[in-house]
Amino acid sequence: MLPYEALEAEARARLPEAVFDYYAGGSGEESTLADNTAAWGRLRLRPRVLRDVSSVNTGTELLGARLASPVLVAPTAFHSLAHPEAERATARGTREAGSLLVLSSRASRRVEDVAAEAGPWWLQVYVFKDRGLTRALVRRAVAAGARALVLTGDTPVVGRKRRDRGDSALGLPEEDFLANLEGLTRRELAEQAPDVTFADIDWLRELSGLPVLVKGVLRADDARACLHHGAAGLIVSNHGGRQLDGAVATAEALPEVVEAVDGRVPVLVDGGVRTGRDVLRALALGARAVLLGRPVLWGLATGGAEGVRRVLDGLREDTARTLALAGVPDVSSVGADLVARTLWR
Ligand SMILES: Cc1cc2nc3c(=O)[nH]c(=O)nc-3n(C[C@H](O)[C@H](O)[C@H](O)COP(=O)(O)O)c2cc1C
Ligand SMILES: CCCCCCC(=O)C(=O)O
Repeated sequence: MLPYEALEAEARARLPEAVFDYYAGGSGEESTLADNTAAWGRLRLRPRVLRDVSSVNTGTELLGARLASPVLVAPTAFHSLAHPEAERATARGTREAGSLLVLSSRASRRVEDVAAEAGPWWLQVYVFKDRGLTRALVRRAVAAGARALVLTGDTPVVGRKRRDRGDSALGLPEEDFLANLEGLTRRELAEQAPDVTFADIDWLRELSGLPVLVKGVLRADDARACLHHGAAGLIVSNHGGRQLDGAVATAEALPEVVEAVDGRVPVLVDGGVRTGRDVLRALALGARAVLLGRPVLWGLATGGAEGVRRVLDGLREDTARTLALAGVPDVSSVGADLVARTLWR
């Protein structure tokens, strides 16, 4: 993978300005967006020495899926803005890299068409004001082979982005906006439900028969409530700094959630993860895996499926080298000793 900054610069040169800003931007003053990356960088590492790392294994298992590395693709909306093959290309590149795709409810291609290109994939669920839209989408995803649902809990309303130029500047065709919202003809009817609650975890479990993870958890009390409602996993996330600006960086929220969960379900994290060092830091703080948002969009914009594969392969290789440098032969041997707690807590 190109260094992240170079990849982002290449994507910026290729994309219309309004699209780049939609993807890259955050809400409010973009303080959480900036802090997500900075917070990983503040964590100092404590490498082990004189360990045999002649063979380093980044492979892992997550809710029954075998993965080439603990790096997944985060759900992001509207991939047709980045590439004409849209989520189909993302799915193919992700499969070729041995990773797992979390497909957005706001995808710009139909779930059935994306599933045809995908390896293991989960559906990210937005609960819409019209719950019938969500119900229909979940049923189609189950039929198309989704292995889990990811309920996003941080978007009862959509955060205001300072770089937003309005819908029309993006040039997103109506059929791409509504690709998975059966029967809808107008985008205004596809509003987020502001009354989404923990009870929706139960609803989605019963509706789908699938494991339901919750994305957007930043606090111990919320983590415990999700588990009480049968969540099969949690994703520590602040939506890449796009929802409540000023929200805590995910690297800072992760230890609190990991402690509350106490090993009962896997805890994942996203937001500002850009390097193998960040992956190691996340695992050392107790995450089972990380998710990548914007880097995958830049890969898609610069090289379609191949670009997505390059980003994921590049991060896997960087993770392998980082593990070797830290004296760790495989992902399951990562422990809390690898980060300097004195600087952290
Ligand atoms: C352009 C864009 C669109 C997104 N769309 C969704 C979405 O549809 N559903 C969702 O749960 N999260 C969405 N997210 C948040 C990502 O899933 C993820 O939490 C975030 O991008 C991770 O941070 P990173 O981009 O710094 O890696 C979106 C993020 C971006 C940048
Ligand atoms: C009607 C706008 C939907 C925004 C949802 C996509 C998203 O989560 C994000 O852009 O962030």
